[in-house]
Amino acid sequence: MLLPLRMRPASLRGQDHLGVFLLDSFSQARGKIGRAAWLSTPIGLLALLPSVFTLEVFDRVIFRQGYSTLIALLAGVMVALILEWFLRSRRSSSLRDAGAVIDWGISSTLLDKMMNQPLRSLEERPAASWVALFRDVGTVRALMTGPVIQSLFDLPLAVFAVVIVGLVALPVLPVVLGMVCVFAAMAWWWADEVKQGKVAELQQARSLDMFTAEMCRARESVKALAQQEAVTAQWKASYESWLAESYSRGGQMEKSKELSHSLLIASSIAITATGALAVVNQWMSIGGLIAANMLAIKAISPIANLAGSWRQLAQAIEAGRRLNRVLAQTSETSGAGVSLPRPKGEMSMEEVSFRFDEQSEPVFNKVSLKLGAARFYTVVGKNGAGKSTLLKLLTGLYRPDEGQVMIDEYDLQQFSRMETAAWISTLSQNVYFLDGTIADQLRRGSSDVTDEQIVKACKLTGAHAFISRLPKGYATVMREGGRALSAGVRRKIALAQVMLRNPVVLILDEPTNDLDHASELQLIASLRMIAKLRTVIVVTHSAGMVASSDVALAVSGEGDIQEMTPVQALGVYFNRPNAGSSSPAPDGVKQGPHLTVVEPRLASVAAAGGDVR
Ligand SMILES: Nc1ncnc2c1ncn2[C@@H]1O[C@H](COP(=O)(O)OP(=O)(O)OP(=O)(O)O)[C@@H](O)[C@H]1O
Repeated sequence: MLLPLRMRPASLRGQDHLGVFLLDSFSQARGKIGRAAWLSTPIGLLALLPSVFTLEVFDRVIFRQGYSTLIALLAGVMVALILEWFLRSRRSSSLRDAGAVIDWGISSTLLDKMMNQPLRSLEERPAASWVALFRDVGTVRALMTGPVIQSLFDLPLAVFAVVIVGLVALPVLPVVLGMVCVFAAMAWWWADEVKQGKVAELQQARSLDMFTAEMCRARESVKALAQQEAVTAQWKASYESWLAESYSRGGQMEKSKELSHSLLIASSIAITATGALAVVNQWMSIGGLIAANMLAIKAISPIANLAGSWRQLAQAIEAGRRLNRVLAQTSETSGAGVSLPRPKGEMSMEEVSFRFDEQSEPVFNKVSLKLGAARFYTVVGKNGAGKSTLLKLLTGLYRPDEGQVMIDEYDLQQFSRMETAAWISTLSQNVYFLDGTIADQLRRGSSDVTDEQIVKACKLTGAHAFISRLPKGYATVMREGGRALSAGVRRKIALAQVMLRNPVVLILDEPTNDLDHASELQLIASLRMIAKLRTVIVVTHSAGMVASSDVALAVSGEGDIQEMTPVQALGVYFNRPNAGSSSPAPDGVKQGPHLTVVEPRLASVAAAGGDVR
C-alpha cells in the first residue's frame, strides 16, 4: 500500500506491514500531500463554475436579454478561472515537491540499506536487480506527480457535480447517476492488475534489463568463446515474451479507451434525450440541460481517468512492495558502542559452522582454530574446499550459523563493517575499482592518508614503478573497474589500498594471481616482513608462498581445517614431499621453507613491518 497514512482507509492503518518502511518516506511528505488534498476542494468547486455560467447565460441572459448580467457573469467566471489556475498550479507544485521528498527519502534509505546489508544478502540478488530497485523509486515517485493522484483528488469534484445536477436538472439526475455507476463498475472491472498486485509486462521488462546487463558484463567471454548465437537467441526469446505481453496489454488498454470514449458520447446522448423530454414538459430549463451535460462529463472524467491510470498504480504498488521487501531486511550492526583498544591480531574460531543454504552441505562444521598474532599463515586446499569462505568468516563478511569468530577477545559480530575493516583488511579474489584516478582509489578507503604514505604503500606492493611510468602517473583515470590496467597492476594497487588501512590483520585471497614471477617473489618477501608486526593470512595456490609461511591451514572440503607445517602442506597439496629439505626448492623459494628475498630499495619499508602510516 503506497498511499500516505491520512489517505489510507482506517481499516488498513497499523496492519500494513508491507508498506511500513515506505510510509516513513511518505510521512515526510505528508504536509505537502495534505496541502494538495486540501486545495482539491476549492479547485473542484471552481471547476463547476463554467457549467453554472452556461446555465445562467441560457436562462438569464439569452431569454431575458440581460447584458449587464452577462458582463457580471463574465467578470465572475474570469476571476474564478484565474483563481482555479492559481490553485491548480499550487497543487501541482505541492505534489511535485512531495514526489521529490519521497524520492529522496526512499533512494537514500535504499542506498543505506544496500551499503549496510550483510554480504550474503547482497550476493542473493543479482547486481542488475539493485539498479532496477533504484528505478522502482522513480515509479513510486511518479505516482505523486502522475494522473493517479490527480484523478483521486478530483473525485470530490464528481460528488459536487452530481449534487449540482440534482439542483439544476433533477430529471436527468438518474441518467447521470447511472452513467457514473457504469464507469465505476468498468473501472473496477479493468483493475485486474491492481487487484492481482503484479504487472507481468513490467516483470518481463526487468528480467530483460537484467539479462542485457549480464550480457554487457560478459562481453569479453561471449566474444572469446563465440557465444553470440546462443546469447542472441536467449535475449530474443526474452524480448519476444516481453513484446507479446506488452502488445496484448496495449491492445486491452486501447479497447478500454475506445469503449470509454463511446460510453461518454452515449452518456451525452442519453442526457440530452432525457433532458429534451424534461424541457418539453417544462420540468427543467434549456440552460439546465446544457449545464447537466457539462456537469456529467465533470462527474465521469475522474472515474474514467482513474481507470486509465490503474496500470501506473499497479506498477507503483508492485515497485513499492519490492522496495519494501528490501528495506525490511536486516542490516549489519551499527557498531560496538564504545571505542575499544586496538587488538593484537590474534584470530580464533570457536565451534564455527557455516553453510550457504539449508539444502547445501556445510562448508564448515564445528571448526575451532587459533591463529597467533604477528604470524604468517597460508590457507591451502583444493578448488571449492572453502578457502575463500574461511577468509570471509575471518573478516566478518559472513556470519557463522553457529559458533564465534573472534579477534583477540572480541566477537566480530558486535562490530560494524567500518570498525572491523579498520582492524582486518582484506583483498578479495576479484579486484574491482570504481571510476576515478589511481590516487582517488588509494584514498577511498582511508581519506586521511598523505601522498607520502600512498607512495610508500605502492612501493611496498610493487605498484609504484608501473604507476610512475604512466603519462599521468597517480592522476591516471581508471574506468570500468580499471580494465585499462593489467590484472597484475590492478592487484598491486588494490594491495596498496589494503595496506593504507594500517590493519592489525591482513587477509589476502590468492594475491599472487596475475603476478609475474618477480612480483610474486617481491610480494612474498613483503608479506614475510609485514608478518613481523601483523597477522597475515593468505589463501594461495603458490608453493613459494606456502613455503614462506609459518603455518599452513589446510581446508579439507569436508567441513574441517587442519593446521600443518609448510613442509607438510607442500607434500600434501603441491606434491613436493621433500620441500624444505635438500631436494629442489619450490618455485620462488630460495632457502628452505622460508623466503628471504627482499628488494634492497624496499628493505626499509619492509623492515618496519609494512607500516606505511
Ligand atoms: N555465494 C555463494 N553461494 C552459494 N555457494 C557458494 C557461494 N560461494 C561459494 N559457494 C560454495 O561454497 C564452497 C566453497 O567455496 P569457496 O569459494 O570458499 O572455495 P575455495 O576453496 O575458495 O575455491 P577456489 O580455490 O576455487 O577459489 C563451494 O562449493 C562453492 O560452490
